[in-house]
Amino acid sequence: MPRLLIELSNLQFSWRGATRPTLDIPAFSLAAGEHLFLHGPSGSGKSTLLSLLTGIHLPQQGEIRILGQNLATLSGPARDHFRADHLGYVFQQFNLLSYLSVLDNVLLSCQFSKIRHQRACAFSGTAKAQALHLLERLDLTSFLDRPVSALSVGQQQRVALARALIGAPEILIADEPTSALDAERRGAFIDLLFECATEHNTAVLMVSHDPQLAAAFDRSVSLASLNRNSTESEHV
Ligand SMILES: Nc1ncnc2c1ncn2[C@@H]1O[C@H](COP(=O)(O)OP(=O)(O)OP(=O)(O)O)[C@@H](O)[C@H]1O
Repeated sequence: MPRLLIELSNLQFSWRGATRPTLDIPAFSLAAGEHLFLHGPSGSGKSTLLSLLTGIHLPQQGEIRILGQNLATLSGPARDHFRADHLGYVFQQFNLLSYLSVLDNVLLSCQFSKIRHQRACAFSGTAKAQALHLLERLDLTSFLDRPVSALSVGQQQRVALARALIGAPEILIADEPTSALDAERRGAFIDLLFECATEHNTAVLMVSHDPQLAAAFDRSVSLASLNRNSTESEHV
């Protein structure tokens, strides 16, 4: 049995003021090294689920264990540290610091986490060497010193991926990372994401409303099949 990196049981989460829980999920898991695609229509709760898995919000009921750690038993700052140490994430808006260079954006992950810094050094000698290695793999070598604000959307997406993977976090979480790309570039980005994640032994959980992306993944799950509270009212 492969090790489970994410274990979720009997989870219920409601946004304040909501008349019913957004999420009511009896069970969900992600295994080490797995590439899992989670899809569902707009408004079905994909980003909400990611905010729970990353410890940004806590569920009102149920348990989330990441690498065996029950997130609810950690303080807010401890959850922030845990996230920085073990999770790489690429969001729709990339969350890059526009005034920093490409290289400095990638190195930020190692500044926030001693563990990620140590792993990058073990892998490549220095954190900078691993950043350069990833940026080369992602074809960004000629942009190292540019502010990210001067890059195209596709280039910024690749910077966000390098930042998420440096220091080999156990889990990469990606929320619609290809939403701004056309179909051809989308496929190339996913291929690159898998190559780099496999090289760093990082499991991938990607959410999207685009089920066409599912074919490239080991497993594809619809949020509606997990969530007892799914309705027909959401829109694709
Ligand atoms: N901060 C918030 N406060 C209150 N309600 C929220 C908040 N964020 C999301 N919701 C509600 O929770 C539900 C699920 O939203 P969520 O963003 O998780 O869906 P999604 O599947 O990620 O959608 P999309 O594909 O459009 O990003 C929606 O009804 C939304 O209005």
